Amino acid sequence: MPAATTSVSASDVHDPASSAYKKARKRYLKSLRNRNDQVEPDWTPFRAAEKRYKARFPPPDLTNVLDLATLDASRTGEISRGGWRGRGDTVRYREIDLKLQERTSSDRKAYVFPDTPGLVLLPAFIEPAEQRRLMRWALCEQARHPNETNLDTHYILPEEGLWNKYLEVQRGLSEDENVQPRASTSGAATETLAEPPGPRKLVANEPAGKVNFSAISAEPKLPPAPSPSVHSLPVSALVPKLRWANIGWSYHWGTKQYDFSKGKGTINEEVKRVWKRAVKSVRWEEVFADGSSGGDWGEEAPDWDTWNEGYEPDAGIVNFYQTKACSYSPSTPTNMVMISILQDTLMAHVDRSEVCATSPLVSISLGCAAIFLIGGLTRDVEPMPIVLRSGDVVIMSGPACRRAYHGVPRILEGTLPPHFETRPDDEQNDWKVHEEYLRSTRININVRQVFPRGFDPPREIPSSS
Ligand SMILES: O=C(O)CCC(=O)C(=O)O
Ligand SMILES: [Fe+2]
Repeated sequence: MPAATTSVSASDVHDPASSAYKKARKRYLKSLRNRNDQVEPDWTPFRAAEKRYKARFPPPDLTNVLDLATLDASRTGEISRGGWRGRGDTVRYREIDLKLQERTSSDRKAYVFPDTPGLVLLPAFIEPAEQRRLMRWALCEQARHPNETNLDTHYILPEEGLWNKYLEVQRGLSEDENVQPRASTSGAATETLAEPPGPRKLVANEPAGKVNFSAISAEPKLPPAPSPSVHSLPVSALVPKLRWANIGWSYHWGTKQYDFSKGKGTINEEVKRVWKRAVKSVRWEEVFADGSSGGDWGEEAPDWDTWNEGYEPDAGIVNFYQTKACSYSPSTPTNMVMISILQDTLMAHVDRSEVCATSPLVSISLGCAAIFLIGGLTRDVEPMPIVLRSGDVVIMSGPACRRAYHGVPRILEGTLPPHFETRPDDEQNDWKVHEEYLRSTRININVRQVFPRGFDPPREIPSSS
């Protein structure tokens, strides 16, 4: 098994005698000079947890973080990467057997949490070969035209997709050409409705539902304006700026609602199969066994007994998180922002744009590990911190869990599992380029079902333009 090339320096940050530790300490002491301690008493428990796990120095202590991989001897190699290790016994949970017939390794389990009803964890549910396929699919097929990405608003991306173009550059088949901005840099500033490059920003939106569906659909959804301050950049410099790619129904970031007038993008069949397999493998009668789902299921009775057959994913997002700033050289103001020591995170939010507020949202982690926080209906509920590793599946279902605040405050550096490393049979297939990218990346594929079973959206969905 080849040795990891970056995990050494990442794990050094835990060793007080190492230069990585000393450097981080120096940076930390410098940052204290500008610290405003006054804000601390105002932090909600969710905010305080985000701050705790974001800290660069000292590196956050994971002894209170649930890490179910520590219970699985076959994942020892993965856990040793980067020196990040949580514990298997930090919270109350119940283990339930998977229903799936086709699984060969019968030791895989589902975990449910009495304090967060509807949350289901399926550690290592996705086999390594499938993780590799999904990772390729996310970059080569999903993050390209006609699917929208965060970069489309501001740049005229290569028709074949940014990642496919990058592979050509790496193979020496194409120049590392500049990608042109959409807006003219000399033009007058226009109002920017789109997210600027950088971490995703999430605003509170009105929860969607059957009652307000027509009103929300009719709300104007203006196309975002390209930023006039964006400059042309080579393909290789844009790749680390990729933050998300849309799946299925088109999500409108300005209103934080779906724009149904754009029609539904197709969802890859393999992705659908994997997501349905995850939902079908859960014994839902055991998840909601004691009748306490922690909330109101709305007009209908609880419908978890239909999920095994009726779950039909139709929308979602691929999130790309970078653990480190990119290192390209042009020093325009936009690039300066990117060269900060900050890494990508996802702040506390609730996904409430789906008309169906209870059906499973299935989320798969690939690449580097992360700390995932899940709390309750407000930020005042102390969140549960969980290490999510590559191949882990999180299902958020039922009224309490689907409306729970959650977020990703930290990607754990140096945690790329051994099965993503280039093997001799990968020589011909560009895997090395994928491996290099993944060393500092976490990919999350997050898929939902927008409409509840039996809900017939009007055939003519009002046009938003
Ligand atoms: O990256 C993750 O694990 C969570 C992503 C998420 O919550 C979202 O996309 O809404
Ligand atoms: Fe979310």
